Amino acid sequence: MSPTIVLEVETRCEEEERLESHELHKGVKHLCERGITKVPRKYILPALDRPILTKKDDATNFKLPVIDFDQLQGPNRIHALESLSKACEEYGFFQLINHGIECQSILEMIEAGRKFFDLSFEERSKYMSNDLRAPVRYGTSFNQNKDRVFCWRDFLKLDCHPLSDVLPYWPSSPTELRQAAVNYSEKTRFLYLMIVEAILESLGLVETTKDSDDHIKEFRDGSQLLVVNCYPSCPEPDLTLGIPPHSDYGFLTLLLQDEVKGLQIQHEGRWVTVEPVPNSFVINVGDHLEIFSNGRYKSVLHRVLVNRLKSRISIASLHSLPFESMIRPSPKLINDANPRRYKDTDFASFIEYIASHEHRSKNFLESRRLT
Ligand SMILES: O=C(O)CCC(=O)C(=O)O
Ligand SMILES: [Fe+2]
Repeated sequence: MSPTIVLEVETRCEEEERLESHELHKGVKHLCERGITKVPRKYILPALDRPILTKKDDATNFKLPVIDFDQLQGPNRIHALESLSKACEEYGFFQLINHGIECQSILEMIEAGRKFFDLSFEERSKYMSNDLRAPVRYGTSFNQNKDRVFCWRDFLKLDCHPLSDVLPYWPSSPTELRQAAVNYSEKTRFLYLMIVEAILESLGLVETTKDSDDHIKEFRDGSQLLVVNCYPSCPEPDLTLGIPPHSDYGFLTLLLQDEVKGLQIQHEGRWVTVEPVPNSFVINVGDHLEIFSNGRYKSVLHRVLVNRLKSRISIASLHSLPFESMIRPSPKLINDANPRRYKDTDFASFIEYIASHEHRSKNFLESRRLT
């Protein structure tokens, strides 16, 4: 072993001796507050799973499709629907611009999320829970009870539906969090329903927005989970990930990233970075929509890189069908040329699956596929 490697191993060991194992469960913000200078071994990915961080910016040759929400509402709807359909088929992701949610609501939500992670660990830890159905959950990694290797993220998950039932459980500190999250969740929910209408139309399931009313009922009652992701700066970003490759379980995710990049999606067999675009949402197809569209729209793998110098916050609004709904391919999208590709599934089986399996990329969706 070279002298530098010996020294590195020694520093890592010394730091780890000072860290008791239960401290890893307190999250990465806590580790940073303890002043670590090396990534503890629990976070080090096997060499093949590590990200390759290059200085060269791959964004110059990759652009996510952009959908203009204004155009979806205007006389150009047909063209905007074609672009939407192409984006969901080929990328599983798109940027939404001109979405109509004021900057103020967005900034207030990001700021409130940031302040939550600036609270003392004692204050944050009041919301730690192993119950996957708890209305509020603060935690770390992906599934901290199962992950063999931890990832470099802490999270606050707020169940948003029905608001009146869950609100009393939300953190009362920082004082502005509840109001900011109520406002933000209501606005993103409204936007989500408008996008669902467009998606149903793009799949040829409704002729016009007028007769989409019947179809949209089930979506109106759907669940919504706000996830505030906090990725502190990381001393060795090439050894770990903020979130490992995964697809989102629900129907659609509306994601807000701050100005620090980190999100990568799998496209044509490589990892490409999604450049943050101010005032836009990154929207992606979830497993429910892939199943519902009988495989036409793709729930695509994505992951998050961390940064040596900057911390990053993102806010994901995950929208799913109601807890008790059965998710199945739309009968109108099944025919001789397109046989049914997925088994029926529901929320309970998903919860059971993630509670009992270690996270491995698209495994839940794979388990629902008919061969
Ligand atoms: O932070 C990001 O950019 C992505 C977060 C994400 O994929 C998730 O919360 O499911
Ligand atoms: Fe995700």
